[in-house]
Amino acid sequence: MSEPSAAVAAESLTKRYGPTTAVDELDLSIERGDIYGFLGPNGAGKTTTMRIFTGLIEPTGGEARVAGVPCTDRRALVEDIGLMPETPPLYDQLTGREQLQFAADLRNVPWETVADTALSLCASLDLRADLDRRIDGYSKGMGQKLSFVQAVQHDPTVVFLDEPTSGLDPRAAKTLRELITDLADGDTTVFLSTHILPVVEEIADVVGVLHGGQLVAEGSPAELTAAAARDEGDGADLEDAFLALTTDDGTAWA
Ligand SMILES: Nc1ncnc2c1ncn2[C@@H]1O[C@H](COP(=O)(O)OP(=O)(O)OP(=O)(O)O)[C@@H](O)[C@H]1O
Repeated sequence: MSEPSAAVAAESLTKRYGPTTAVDELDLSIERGDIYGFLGPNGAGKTTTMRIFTGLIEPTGGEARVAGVPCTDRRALVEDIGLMPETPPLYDQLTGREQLQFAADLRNVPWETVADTALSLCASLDLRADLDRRIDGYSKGMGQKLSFVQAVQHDPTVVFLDEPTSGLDPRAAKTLRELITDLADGDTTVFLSTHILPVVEEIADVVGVLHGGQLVAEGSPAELTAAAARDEGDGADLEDAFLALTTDDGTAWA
């Protein structure tokens, strides 16, 4: 791969489902400690890309690596990554605490080594008092919070977050944004896929816009906004940039 030091890297990454090309010769390189906002319209290929990076599916072509580890080697990858998918992967019959212990077990990490981090994150998210309740009694937002904690409690090199703030109340969403920023300050790379553009505008270091399985633009939120302002005039924001980049007339600023 061209940049071996990158935390997340893809080269000519391709995924086809029958006649549908979900990810199309994607090249990507994300530096360690960056928050990378991954944007794109419905069906652009974001989830497919994240599923390849986290070893859940194999690409049709090209290569993907996280922390230098080929993403097809899921066993080697598991300690380096955390994943918070859009639908929380939780077991209803467990308590919150048991779920977090189970997640640590899956990574062969002793619970004792992650418990302080996990409990402190739960306290920040106002979830600590609910940890001994069964998950089937949790609200949607409580499930989202627990899913976040289990994705990051083992201090992964890269964490993949799919719509992490959806379903959270404004206070919890603000706390989560702060926790994400703290993770990056601690040198964790954050791959953040969301349709909530103000979140990306606020916390992302770099934004990549995917359209039709291809990266059509990449830059800081300010750079993408400035590019939109050249077309739309002053007052343009990331939403204007997104709308201009994801029309089907082929506009691309990459
Ligand atoms: N298992 C699958 N089988 C067939 N086609 C699939 C499968 N998964 C995804 N696709 C197709 O691949 C393309 C990309 O889908 P993907 O879920 O990656 O998009 P997305 O950017 O995450 O969209 P959204 O914002 O709606 O979640 C779509 O055309 C979708 O229909």
